[in-house]
Amino acid sequence: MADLERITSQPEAYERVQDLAEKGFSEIPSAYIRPLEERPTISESIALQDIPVIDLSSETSPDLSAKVGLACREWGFFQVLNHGVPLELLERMRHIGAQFFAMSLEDKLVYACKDTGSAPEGYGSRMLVKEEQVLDWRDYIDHHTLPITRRNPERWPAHPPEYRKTVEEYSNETNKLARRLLQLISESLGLEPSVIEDAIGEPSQNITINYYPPCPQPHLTLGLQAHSDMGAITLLLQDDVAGLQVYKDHEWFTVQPLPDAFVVNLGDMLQIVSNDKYKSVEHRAVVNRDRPRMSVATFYDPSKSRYISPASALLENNHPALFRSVLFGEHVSAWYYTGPDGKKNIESLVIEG
Ligand SMILES: O=C(O)CCC(=O)C(=O)O
Ligand SMILES: [Fe+2]
Repeated sequence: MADLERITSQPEAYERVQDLAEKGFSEIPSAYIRPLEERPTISESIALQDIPVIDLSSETSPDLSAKVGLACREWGFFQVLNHGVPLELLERMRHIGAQFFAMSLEDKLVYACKDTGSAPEGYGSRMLVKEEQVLDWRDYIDHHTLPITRRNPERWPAHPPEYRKTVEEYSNETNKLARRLLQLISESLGLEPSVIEDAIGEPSQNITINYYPPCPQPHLTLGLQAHSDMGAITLLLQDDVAGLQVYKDHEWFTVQPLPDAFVVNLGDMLQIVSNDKYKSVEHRAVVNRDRPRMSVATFYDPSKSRYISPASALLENNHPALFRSVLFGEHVSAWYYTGPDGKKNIESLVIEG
């Protein structure tokens, strides 16, 4: 008990949630307790409505882009099957993630995030940089994977032996899939297939393996606080434990894990490029008492030095630009250093009129 009091008053002494969870306390430290209005309702019931599932092998291009367009407009989230990323590579990626988090804390800390800036590479737990924050019930390991000049496999775990090769292969394959999806999304807006990719420029890709340990009080905390992703498009690989929730019509919907699928969601930069035709949707992760959960998020973003604005082909006299142009790096810093203030970060970029 004395130990728990020490944790409660000094949460920063415990840097990783997995280590804390493995100590087996029945109550979580106050630093992880969300304000009442942010606490999740944990229920076993399956949401009646689920996000769309799109089979990428089954349709010809115009039909497929129409389906993608509908999913983007209605949900901003969808799952894709037969996406072209080899299923055995998905398995290998899950395997290296599980092997990494099964190592001792000491062995994992060899790969700890070294810098304190936004989205540092390595093994960490805190998302925001600012001191005052409710902590997430999550640890992660982040990898900078594209462009190749940002890729330093020697900074990634050396165990298991196939770790680095697997991340490289996964980076290349998910990049192909992200590009294909951006082309379909572009077409669904009535644009040439390359318009969104051209607006984003050379992509900056990060791959984050998220690990959510079991939690004795899942109704008091969140694995990952509500947020929209900041870049263009995110591909999420889940395991078989549910936890991802999407906000729609003032309700949180749980995304049912589908084996072999990617969950696709649009980020803030896509909302800007599409001139608000498509939204970046808020989502969060809940945790549970019994089973750890792992997910792999692959972010396809502009480089931090890229300015993003609404695609000119979408602007006409009666469709003026709804967002001002933003330097992607500034958009990212605004979130990591100040955090959510009750509204989406992107709202500060809306042109009043
Ligand atoms: O783990 C999940 O289900 C969500 C992860 C996520 O939203 C993120 O990493 O941005
Ligand atoms: Fe996210």
